[in-house]
Amino acid sequence: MNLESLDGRLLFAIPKKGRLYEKCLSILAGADIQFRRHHRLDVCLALNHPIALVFLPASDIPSFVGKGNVDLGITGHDVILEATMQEHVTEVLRLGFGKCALQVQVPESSEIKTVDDLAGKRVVTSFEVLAGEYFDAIDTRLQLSGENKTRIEYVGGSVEAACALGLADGIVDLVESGDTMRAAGLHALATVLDSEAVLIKSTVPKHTHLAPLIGLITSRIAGVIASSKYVVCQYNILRTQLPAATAITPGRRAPTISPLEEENWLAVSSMVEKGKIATIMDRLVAIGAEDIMIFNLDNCRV
Ligand SMILES: Nc1ncnc2c1ncn2[C@@H]1O[C@H](COP(=O)(O)OP(=O)(O)OP(=O)(O)O)[C@@H](O)[C@H]1O
Ligand SMILES: O=P(O)(O)OC[C@H]1O[C@H](OP(=O)(O)OP(=O)(O)O)[C@H](O)[C@@H]1O
Repeated sequence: MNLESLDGRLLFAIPKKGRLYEKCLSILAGADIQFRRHHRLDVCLALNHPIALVFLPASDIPSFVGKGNVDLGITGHDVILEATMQEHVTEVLRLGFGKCALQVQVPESSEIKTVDDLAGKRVVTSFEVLAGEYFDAIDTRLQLSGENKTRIEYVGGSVEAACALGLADGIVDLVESGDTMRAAGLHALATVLDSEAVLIKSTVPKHTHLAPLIGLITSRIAGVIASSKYVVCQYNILRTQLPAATAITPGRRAPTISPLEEENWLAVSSMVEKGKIATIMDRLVAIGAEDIMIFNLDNCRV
C-alpha cells in the first residue's frame, strides 16, 4: 500500500494487541467496517468506507489523535489522562468494556497501611504522570519536599514484580479481577482512577471534511454499544396492573403496549438494561405478569 491510498480517508486508530483488541474487532464488525488485515501490516484500508484502520499500541493512540494525524481512535481513559496531547483529544463515547482501576498497591506483609504511610517512599508504575500527580497532592498535604518527596519510577511492564524485586515500597498499577495483584502478594490501598475504553476524536482535526463520516461511525458504534447494554423485555399483564408494570419497565422513551385477544390482558414490550433483568423479572412476576420473555439485540440505534 502506498501513502497516496490514504488520501481523503478517515484514519481510525485501534489498539494493535492487548486487553482492548478483541472487543475493538467486534465493534468494527458491528459498525460494518469491513477490512482484510495483511499479516504484519499495521495500516489497512476498509473495503466498504473511505476509512483506513491504523493498528497502534493503546498508549500511543491519544498522541496521534491529539496531533490531528489520526481522526478517530479507541483506547483506555487511563492512557488518555497519562498522555501529553490529552488537551487536544475529546472523549466521544464511553464503550463499556476495558473496565479497570488504577490502584496504589503494597505488599500484604508491608507495614505500610495507608497512602500517607507510602508517601516519601519509592513507587514504581507505568503511569508516571497520573501517579506523580496523585502523590504530589499527598506530598503537599504532608509538607514533604525535596529529598523527602515520593520517588516515582517508570517501568514499562511487570509492575507487580517491583516490590518483590526490592525496587519499590509500593506500586500504582491497573486492577480488574485483582488476580495479578493477589498472585504478587499485594493489596490495594487506594484508587487513583477508574477507567474504561473510550472512542476519541481530535479537537484539532487535519481532515475537517470528514466530520459527517465521523458522526456516522460514532452513531453506529453507539448503536453497537447500546445493543450489548440493553435487551427487550416482553410480557403479558392484566390491564389493572399496567401502572405498576410500566413503573417497573418504563422503557427508554415509553413502553409499547398492545391489546391481547383475551379481554383485560395487555402485552408490554420495553427496553431494559441487561444487568437489571433478573430483578425486573422478579418484580414483574410479583405483580402477576405472565409469559415474560427477554430478547437480545443484535444491533440498534437508540
Ligand atoms: N486487566 C485489565 N482489565 C481491563 N482493562 C484493562 C486491563 N489491563 C489494561 N486494561 C485497559 O487496556 C489498556 C491497554 O492495556 P494492555 O495491558 O492491553 O496494553 P498493551 O497494549 O498490552 O500494553 P503493553 O504494550 O504495555 O503491554 C489499558 O490502558 C487499560 O485501559
Ligand atoms: O486484575 P487483573 O484481572 O489480574 O488485571 C490486571 C493486570 O492486567 C494488566 O496487565 P496485562 O495482563 O494486560 O498484561 P501486561 O502487564 O503485559 O500489560 C495490568 O497491567 C495488570 O497487570
